[in-house]
Amino acid sequence: MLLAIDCGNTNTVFSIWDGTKFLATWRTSTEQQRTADQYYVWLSTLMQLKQIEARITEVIISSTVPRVVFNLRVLCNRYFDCRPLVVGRSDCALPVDVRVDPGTQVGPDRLVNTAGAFDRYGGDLIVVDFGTATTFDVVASDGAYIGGVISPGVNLSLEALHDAAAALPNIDVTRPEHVIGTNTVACMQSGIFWGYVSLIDGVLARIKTERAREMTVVATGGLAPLFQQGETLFDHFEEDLTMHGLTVIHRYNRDRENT
Ligand SMILES: Nc1ncnc2c1ncn2[C@@H]1O[C@H](COP(=O)(O)OP(=O)(O)OP(=O)(O)O)[C@@H](O)[C@H]1O
Ligand SMILES: CC(C)(CO)[C@@H](O)C(=O)NCCC(=O)O
Ligand SMILES: [K+]
Repeated sequence: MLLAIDCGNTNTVFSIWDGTKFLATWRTSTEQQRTADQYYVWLSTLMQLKQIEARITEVIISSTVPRVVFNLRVLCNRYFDCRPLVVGRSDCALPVDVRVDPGTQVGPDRLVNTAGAFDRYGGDLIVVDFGTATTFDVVASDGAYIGGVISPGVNLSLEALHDAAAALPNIDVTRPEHVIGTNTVACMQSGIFWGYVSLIDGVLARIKTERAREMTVVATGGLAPLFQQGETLFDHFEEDLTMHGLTVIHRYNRDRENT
């Protein structure tokens, strides 16, 4: 059984893949101090609660936080008796090319999204991921990652407003009916919601113009459905895109090993 781990700057997601479907998915906050033993206690408790008796024999990791990889490796060695595949390391092959400036360390989550979206839809694509950052990954017709856009994430922008301005409260993002707010919270909600709708709309249009071709837009991340509501920003929403990409990359490496 495969354990796929997607470690973002805010949250870390663990999923168990039985070769055809995900048996379970669990989320925890990303913390650099968490030890292998802590991960194992947490994970094995959840597996017991869900009565999953799967024996984990393989692990694949994507981490945008380099420091957590060490303890995740220890987890694999100590408790699953295996060496994990780590996306972005030289011993983890990618099914898609990466065509960017030399020396660029593309975020592994973006490479995983590229592999996952290309597997489901083929090229040309734009993947929009609403994580800690809002990223746009541009995928060529052959599946190559050819660059993209990094913007501050929605929740990060809200936190920044609250932290920088004494009179601005801490709020959650929601979709306001009107653009013109008539109180402080409504003004902030408008700035974030309609501001991001315009950002997404504008960036997608500019990418398509720059590429001068039709492109399919795939969105992922917790906030994507909120932004899709009533709008037609994306062609598809894939809740599990990053996890799917991890299984694609894992299968690609296993098949290479066997040939
Ligand atoms: N309506 C909502 N308002 C605020 N947050 C939401 C809403 N719907 C979903 N979310 C949040 O979206 C998050 C899921 O986001 P996702 O996994 O895409 O990225 P992340 O974990 O925030 O970032 P990263 O992957 O970079 O660590 C969850 O933490 C959830 O709280
Ligand atoms: C942009 C984030 C933070 C999004 O998770 C991550 O993909 C990352 O740390 N990227 C490194 C820089 C790059 O992708 O070019
Ligand atoms: K993510």
